[in-house]
Amino acid sequence: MLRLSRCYSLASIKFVQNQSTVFRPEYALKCGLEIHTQLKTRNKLFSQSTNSATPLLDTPNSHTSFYDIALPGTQPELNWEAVLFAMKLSLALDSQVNTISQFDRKHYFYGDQPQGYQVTQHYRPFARGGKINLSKELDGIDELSKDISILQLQIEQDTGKSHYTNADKDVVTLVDLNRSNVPLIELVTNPDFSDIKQVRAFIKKYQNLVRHLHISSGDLETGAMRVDVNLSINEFARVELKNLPNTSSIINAIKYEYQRQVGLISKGETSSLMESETRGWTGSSTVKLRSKETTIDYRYMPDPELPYINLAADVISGVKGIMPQLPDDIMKMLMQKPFELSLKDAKILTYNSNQNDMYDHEALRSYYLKTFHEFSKLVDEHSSAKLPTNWIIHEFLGDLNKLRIPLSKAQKILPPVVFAEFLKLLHAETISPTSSKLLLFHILETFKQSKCQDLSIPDFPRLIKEFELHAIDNVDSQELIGLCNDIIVEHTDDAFVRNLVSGKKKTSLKFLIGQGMRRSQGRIKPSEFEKQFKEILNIQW
Ligand SMILES: Nc1ncnc2c1ncn2[C@@H]1O[C@H](COP(=O)(O)OP(=O)(O)OP(=O)(O)O)[C@@H](O)[C@H]1O
Ligand SMILES: [Mg+2]
Ligand SMILES: [Mg+2]
Repeated sequence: MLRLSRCYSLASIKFVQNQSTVFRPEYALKCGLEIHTQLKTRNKLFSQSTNSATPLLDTPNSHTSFYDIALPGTQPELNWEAVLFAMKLSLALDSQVNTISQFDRKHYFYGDQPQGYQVTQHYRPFARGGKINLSKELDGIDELSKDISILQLQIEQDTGKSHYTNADKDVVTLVDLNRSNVPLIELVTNPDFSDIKQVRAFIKKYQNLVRHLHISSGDLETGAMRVDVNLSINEFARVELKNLPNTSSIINAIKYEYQRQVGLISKGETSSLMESETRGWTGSSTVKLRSKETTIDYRYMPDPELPYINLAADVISGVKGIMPQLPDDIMKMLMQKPFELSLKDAKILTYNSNQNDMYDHEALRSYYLKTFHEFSKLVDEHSSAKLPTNWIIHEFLGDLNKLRIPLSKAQKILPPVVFAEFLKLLHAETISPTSSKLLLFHILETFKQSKCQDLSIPDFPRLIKEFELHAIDNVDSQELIGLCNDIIVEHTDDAFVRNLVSGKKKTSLKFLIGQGMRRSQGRIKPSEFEKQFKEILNIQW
């Protein structure tokens, strides 16, 4: 049984979490990232074991083969699906895929690494170069545009996981090898980041990219994506920060480490910043794990059991041919004519937040585009582009979330062509927006009550008649005057009317119109109410 002591003691330095960090130009921040991403291939990198989506939650050591536990005599066999995934990512990043790359052994001893080495690509990585572009418009960084360049991209295997338990006051290490030999890509950026906004935007963008390509869940919380930060100030040596489980840890660790180094530099105590060191994040501070003198000598050597990855040029061009449209291009398309979506709405259709299990962004985008197309066939003008956006992204999705109906099911009774019909009724003002909301919710609620089994397509004209939802075109003026008078009596006093009529509080008119909409259940248009209230109260503005 392995006995290991704790890696480091907790917070020796106090850190106030909310303390605001000032980034000063005389202390120029420089950051580079190393990101490990687990690939969601069906099998592991060099064995036939299942590559579980939740290796650390499953029964320990249930996804293991003889190779994964390093039984002597077992040999690796490369999983080409991992190579395909690496190629997709490289092409999306505009990296140069090396036609020949090679696996190396990185030696170190640890309980959850029974081979005694990790197979990685040290000397001849899978791809080099490439970039992710960040922009003010799409990513909210301060600069108009900034490229973060990629140094290299390598394929490697993940390690197992150690669990520490206390037995007889000693720390006992239990080893779970479910994660051992899960394929990883290590992406290494150049130290191009000069502020925190860029780091945050890059992580988000990269995470979305791997989800978009369907090569990884990209989740930081489960460890499917793990980020190490390298940071330096001015020309001092880099410090590598590890143990950063989520975005807030990454951001807080950078802030803390920046302040720590600025503190040392401003006091002239720079000896510790002359050589690179590795530090861990405790949740509130960074603490030293190892310095240059104690750097592990990994004794890298080419793996004699694994041949080169030798890619024919037509393989690379073939994969280029099956690449999907990339997120930035999709965003730009959605924000231009004819769709003209806001940044926020375009992101809803492009970024997979993984927080909403009622739809995935691709299915939603396809639904939106098809509905938009059908709707354009029914109405001529493009002035109505906002209708599909508002009604799909806001109303429809809101209802699906409220009623917990997956989009895939709702689509069966409201396919794009039917949703377009519904939008046409709104566009023609056959029903008011308020009535439409009620109608849409009613349709979905009834569907839910049938346990999503009744797949009949809604008959809009019949429903509108049944629930008397027809917008009233020729409002009975006596009825309207009566309604407005009632509202004035019930909801206003002298001061209210004085301030409204004088124009001191114009918003009060909106309040009265709102009451009118509520009383008429949205069947009388707001403009009719506005006209009538102005007439009764003699409002001149
Ligand atoms: N002066 C610097 N300031 C900040 N970051 C730097 C600086 N120089 C290099 N870096 C960053 O350090 C990282 C180096 O990563 P790389 O994987 O090449 O080596 P490593 O950290 O020594 O190896 P390992 O993979 O074993 O951790 C890169 O992200 C790079 O951008
Ligand atoms: Mg590295
Ligand atoms: Mg490193």
